[in-house]
Amino acid sequence: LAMAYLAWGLAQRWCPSSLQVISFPVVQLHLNRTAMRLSQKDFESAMNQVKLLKKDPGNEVKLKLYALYKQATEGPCNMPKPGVFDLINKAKWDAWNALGSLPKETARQNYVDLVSSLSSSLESSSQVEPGTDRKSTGYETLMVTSEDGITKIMLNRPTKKNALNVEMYHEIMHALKAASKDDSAITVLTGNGDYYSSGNDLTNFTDIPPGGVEEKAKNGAILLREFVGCFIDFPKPLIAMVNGPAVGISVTLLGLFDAVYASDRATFHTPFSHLGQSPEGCSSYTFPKIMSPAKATEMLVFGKKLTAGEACAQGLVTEVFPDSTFQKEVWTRLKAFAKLPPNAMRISKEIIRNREKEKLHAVNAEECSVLQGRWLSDECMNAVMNFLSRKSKL
Ligand SMILES: CCCCCC/C=C/C(=O)SCCNC(=O)CCNC(=O)[C@H](O)C(C)(C)COP(=O)(O)OP(=O)(O)OC[C@H]1O[C@@H](n2cnc3c(N)ncnc32)[C@H](O)[C@@H]1OP(=O)(O)O
Repeated sequence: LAMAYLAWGLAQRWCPSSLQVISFPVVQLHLNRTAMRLSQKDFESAMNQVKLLKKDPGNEVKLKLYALYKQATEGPCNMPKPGVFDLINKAKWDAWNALGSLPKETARQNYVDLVSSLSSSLESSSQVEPGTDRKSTGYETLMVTSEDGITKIMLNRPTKKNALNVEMYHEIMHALKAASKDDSAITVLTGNGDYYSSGNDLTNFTDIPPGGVEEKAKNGAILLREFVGCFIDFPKPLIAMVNGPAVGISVTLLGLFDAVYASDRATFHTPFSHLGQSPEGCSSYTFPKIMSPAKATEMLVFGKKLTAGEACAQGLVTEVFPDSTFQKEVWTRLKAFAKLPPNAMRISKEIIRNREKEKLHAVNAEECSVLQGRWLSDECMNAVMNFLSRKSKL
């Protein structure tokens, strides 16, 4: 978990006292939990990266950068409010003042995250392949692109059926954080190849740290809680394009998406009891609400696999498309959604999600704590060993 790598090109400087960005960088900030513990050095690096930006990110983003910079360095807004006709200074004051009492440390982190997202979504022409609009490189397990107001996060381990290894958990969190701040209106998660995802990579259980299996289980629970938390808190419409079979955590998370479009090839399988495990992704709360407690029990306790049609009938899937037209039909629809006013969509999502947020975080914490115990059980260890020794498959 301790691996972080930063790859970037450096250039000119964002000057917080004006509203001008001079030029753009080639930067891909690749974070994991360790790297997210922000130092002053990271903050200074981010300030340098801003100087490299070659495309103007627009006034709204520049105001955000200005406000976060001021908050991070001086704390809450301490300037007298400019007059109404002093338009530029008034806009800057408003942006800074809107941050209220946000702690300096959080402002520094948000500044670094914002610069990182700008860097990955607005790359320099030297990194962009001809004909490729805003393709983000630097991810090992994902393909992330941003085009037509849509950020697409594609799980990209097709030879492993897009199983989520530890690196992929970190990269998805990073991609979601970047997408929440980029200029796209909606975000889409999908899979490369024939599977959407086969769920947790069972080899995640094999690399035992010096503290033994207890430490492994504890670290897993911390990672899982943080990971699911990113889905609970994601502020823009989040849409799943389920291109093929989905297993385990890739299914449970669907209850936290705002829409789920599925190919008729997709299946939905949560074999937690078979694996000696228990539900996560807030599914112990969302599934009974979405599909009735009894139907949720069939899936989460008895491991019943649903077809796309069944999942749609039970409300987990929004709509099913024939596989032959799935990509074309869904992308046409998503492009139309992405043209809707983004702030209105954000606010509408916020009002729906806010009512549930506290509850969802509490459920997430409880599920992770229960799972931490399950991972140490003989039932779970045997199931994982059986899969890894090729004795069993779902
Ligand atoms: C931080 C921890 C958080 C944990 C969160 C809790 C999450 C829980 C879950 O998600 S539970 C669900 C776990 N998933 C599984 O149990 C699926 C296991 N995989 C299978 O049963 C099968 O691979 C299959 C049915 C998905 C596909 O079968 P098939 O079409 O026959 O393909 P292969 O089995 O040959 O798969 C190709 C290749 O991929 C490897 N692979 C597939 N899925 C996983 C996986 N989940 N974990 C590890 N590896 C996986 C498979 O071993 C093959 O590898 P190989 O080519 O042999 O090297």
